[in-house]
Amino acid sequence: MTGQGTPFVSLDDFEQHAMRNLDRNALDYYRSGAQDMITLKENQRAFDRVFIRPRVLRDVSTVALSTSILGEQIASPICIAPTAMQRMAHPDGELATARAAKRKSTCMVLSSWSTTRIEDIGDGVKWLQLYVYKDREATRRLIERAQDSGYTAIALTVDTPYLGRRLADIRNRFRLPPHLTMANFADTGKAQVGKAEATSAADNASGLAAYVASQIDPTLNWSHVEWVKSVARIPVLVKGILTAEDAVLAVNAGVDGIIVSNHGGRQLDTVPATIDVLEEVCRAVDGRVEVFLDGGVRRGTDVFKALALGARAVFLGRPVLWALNYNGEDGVVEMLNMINEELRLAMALAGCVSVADITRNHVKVPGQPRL
Ligand SMILES: Cc1cc2nc3c(=O)[nH]c(=O)nc-3n(C[C@H](O)[C@H](O)[C@H](O)COP(=O)(O)O)c2cc1C
Ligand SMILES: CCCCC(=O)C(=O)O
Repeated sequence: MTGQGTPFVSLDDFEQHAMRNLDRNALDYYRSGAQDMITLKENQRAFDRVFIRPRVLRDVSTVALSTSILGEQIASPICIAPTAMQRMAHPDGELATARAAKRKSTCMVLSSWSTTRIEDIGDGVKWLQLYVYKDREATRRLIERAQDSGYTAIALTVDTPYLGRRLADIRNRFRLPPHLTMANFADTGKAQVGKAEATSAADNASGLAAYVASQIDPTLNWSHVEWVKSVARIPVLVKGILTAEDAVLAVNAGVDGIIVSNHGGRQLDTVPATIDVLEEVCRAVDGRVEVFLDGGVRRGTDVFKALALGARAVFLGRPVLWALNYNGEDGVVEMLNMINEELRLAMALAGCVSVADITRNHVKVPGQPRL
């Protein structure tokens, strides 16, 4: 961005760069959504249908982005979602992402399918994303390793009893390059993805789909949430809630937070955009736990809209991978700076000087004019 070329002016520029720079196996894995990618596109489009109702004449000479999540202070409500296998984007992978998150004083969620070990991530506000594995003891160990390494919450992903059908990965016979491993499983013999024998599933040649089918427990149900709660000494969130009904069940199960997510459109295609279900979930939760959102957040105005509709903070998935590929730790910092400054300007122009100032009355949603 600071070099000779045209400066990057939006998060989309990081993606355009990655499209020219990344190999097909990684690019398609990172970019794609499930099936026809209806939900993937909708996640971004739905933000365009929400309009901001700005207030004027409010002295916006100082705008503060700082907030807290689950009681921890962060510098901005823009956090980093868990994305697997980040070393395909940059040799430093998750280490670079974590350093960038720390420099920006924001929260990073580490995927349990990271190419860096839980223990190797430095300090900072960090949560561990968890799947429930068929091997229950291995799952318990991940929770304990996270606690011992200073992670302050577990985000249990509940939308992936099976992997969504991602056509590009099937065509490419996706595999994790052999020099990389699922680092948290290095001592279990289960760290390779897409070994020749694992890609033979007749209906899905993606090495990841085969890996998921071999590792993840598809009986995943509410008793697993209770089990994770009983093992963890740190807060537990569920990631992947899209309805009021499940939000109520989650609160009743004692979770400490809910992440409204459709997994970036990668699991069940044609589920709604997350911004379109956020308010339904927040109403059902009624302030009992904090509600977060991910999916399609690409601009400061998107963050503003999510906060207005009830999110405590938002998480970015793919933009982190594009920024990582562009320039490692510095690239992620640059991307976060860009969207944070967009948010600051959006808040100022809408008459909000702190995140607490952003209210439901600052947005107009199609079919739901609520004033
Ligand atoms: C390449 C990639 C890998 C992902 N890996 C994980 C994962 O390991 N665990 C998980 O819970 N979610 C995973 N997700 C979903 C993200 O946490 C998040 O829900 C989604 O990316 C948000 O949408 P966005 O990419 O539009 O920002 C992944 C998403 C992508 C794009
Ligand atoms: C269960 C799949 C692991 C990575 C992931 O969540 C994704 O590719 O979306």
